Amino acid sequence: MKICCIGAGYVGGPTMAMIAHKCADHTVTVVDLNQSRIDAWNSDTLPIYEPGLDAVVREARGKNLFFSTDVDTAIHEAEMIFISVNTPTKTYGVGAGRAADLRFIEKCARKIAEVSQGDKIVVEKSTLPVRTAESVKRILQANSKGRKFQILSNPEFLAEGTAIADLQNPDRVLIGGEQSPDGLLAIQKLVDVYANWVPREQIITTNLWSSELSKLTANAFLAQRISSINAISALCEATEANVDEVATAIGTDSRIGPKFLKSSVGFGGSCFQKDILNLVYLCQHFGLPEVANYWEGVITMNDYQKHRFARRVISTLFNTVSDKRIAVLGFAFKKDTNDTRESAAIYICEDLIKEHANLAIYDPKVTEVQIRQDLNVSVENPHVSVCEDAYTATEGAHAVLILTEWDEFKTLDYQRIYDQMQMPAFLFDGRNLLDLEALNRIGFEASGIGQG
Ligand SMILES: NC(=O)C1=CN([C@@H]2O[C@H](COP(=O)(O)OP(=O)(O)OC[C@H]3O[C@@H](n4cnc5c(N)ncnc54)[C@H](O)[C@@H]3O)[C@@H](O)[C@H]2O)C=CC1
Ligand SMILES: O=C(O)[C@H]1O[C@H](OP(=O)(O)OP(=O)(O)OC[C@H]2O[C@@H](n3ccc(=O)[nH]c3=O)[C@H](O)[C@@H]2O)[C@H](O)[C@@H](O)[C@@H]1O
Repeated sequence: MKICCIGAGYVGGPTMAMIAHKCADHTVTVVDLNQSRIDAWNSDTLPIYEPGLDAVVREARGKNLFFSTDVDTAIHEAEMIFISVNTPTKTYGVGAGRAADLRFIEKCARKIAEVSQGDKIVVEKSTLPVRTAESVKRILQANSKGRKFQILSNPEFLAEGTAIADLQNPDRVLIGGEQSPDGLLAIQKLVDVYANWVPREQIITTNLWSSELSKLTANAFLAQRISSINAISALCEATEANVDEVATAIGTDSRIGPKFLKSSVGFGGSCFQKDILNLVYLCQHFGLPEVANYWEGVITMNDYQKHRFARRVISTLFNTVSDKRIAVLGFAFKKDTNDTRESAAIYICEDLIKEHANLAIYDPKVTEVQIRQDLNVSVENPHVSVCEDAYTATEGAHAVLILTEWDEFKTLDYQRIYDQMQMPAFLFDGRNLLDLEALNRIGFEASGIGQG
């Protein structure tokens, strides 16, 4: 079968690479309007950093995996078309700041309707508001000219930094479709693709709306756990309880489980916030204000956690960070990715820049261009420098902030760092990554999240 995927981003690229890698019989073409992104997918320097991705792409590219900007040809030739374009939060008009902006999805639907000559199975891979498939279907049917279109929902559950492992061995694959004979046939075709490597019992099939809503719900539940433990971290700081100990204690209850209980500077990433805002908007739209308010609390708590961290840095540094050098270690929203979308580091840096701090930022994978773009500062801005390594960033610093849990930060020579800092040397571990007692023995005034 010929498969096309529209959107060569963090989801489209790795997901299609895995399908090509696992299904030698299928030819997969990933298309995007962004020429430089496609060029990067065709080069030795892929546009995204993801452990294990290079090998999977290298193995399949040129054989049954292709990256192209020729959207029309790929759609025309494919029997199955995945839509994996971005669905950001709307920034204008009705629903601004909450609703999902579906203009890219609609453009894809119209393009498919325009270019297709035969029947197609259209698969929603992007995360979408529940009942979006209805709109996609109406656009396609209104322009069908006798062709038949089946719409499936196949949300993606991979997490960045572990995308290849998640794709290789997913907890489940979810496929929603119309419960008609044609719909069930289309579902079966997609089941057959995944069944090349995913055990059949882990491929869940549902109706379209359950599938669309399950994706928003999964992200809301995951984010809710982080906000819940972050809420408790504030109480721990007030009471000398230790949030990591509390997390371990509650996580051993098999009904709660240990995952996603790591207190932090707040969750980031391109999806949690946008998907919960979307859920909130949907609840308001359907006249469910109590449900909307309930989920909005997850975002409110996350905002509180990010700003609370910055406020604590400022108050600890004698209520002023003006003209003080602050080393920021980590800028990505989590380790093992170069993605900075909605990273807590952006908000914390912005809060400190407003207080006229001089930030020296280092991240192992995020480029200087990206950091400057996120903070909206040019190379001339005296308040932001981007450093080559952690030792340069911490030279002469009044404080060190750990904002991403990169493994390399665990093994830095903290004695060396301490020796080159201003005294008192403060360290704020926003990821509870380091051994605070060992740091305090060196002489640091070190503190973590939710630790008395
Ligand atoms: N990033 C993640 O870890 C996950 C994201 N998702 C969802 O997957 C979807 C895609 O997310 P990402 O891959 O992160 O986005 P992305 O922004 O990295 O990639 C989207 C790509 O689509 C392209 N595009 C937009 N409109 C197009 C059009 N009309 N024709 C051709 N190309 C077009 C853009 O140029 C861009 O390269 C979103 O709905 C997101 O919520 C779901 C699970 C995980
Ligand atoms: O829809 C999506 O985009 C994806 O969103 C998340 O994946 P991702 O955002 O890539 O990464 P996560 O591992 O979920 O981390 C999100 C944020 O939460 C933070 N986090 C995570 C776990 C935790 O215990 N504590 C915590 O603060 C991370 O540092 C990061 O900032 C989900 O985990 C994926 O299942 C989903 O497919």
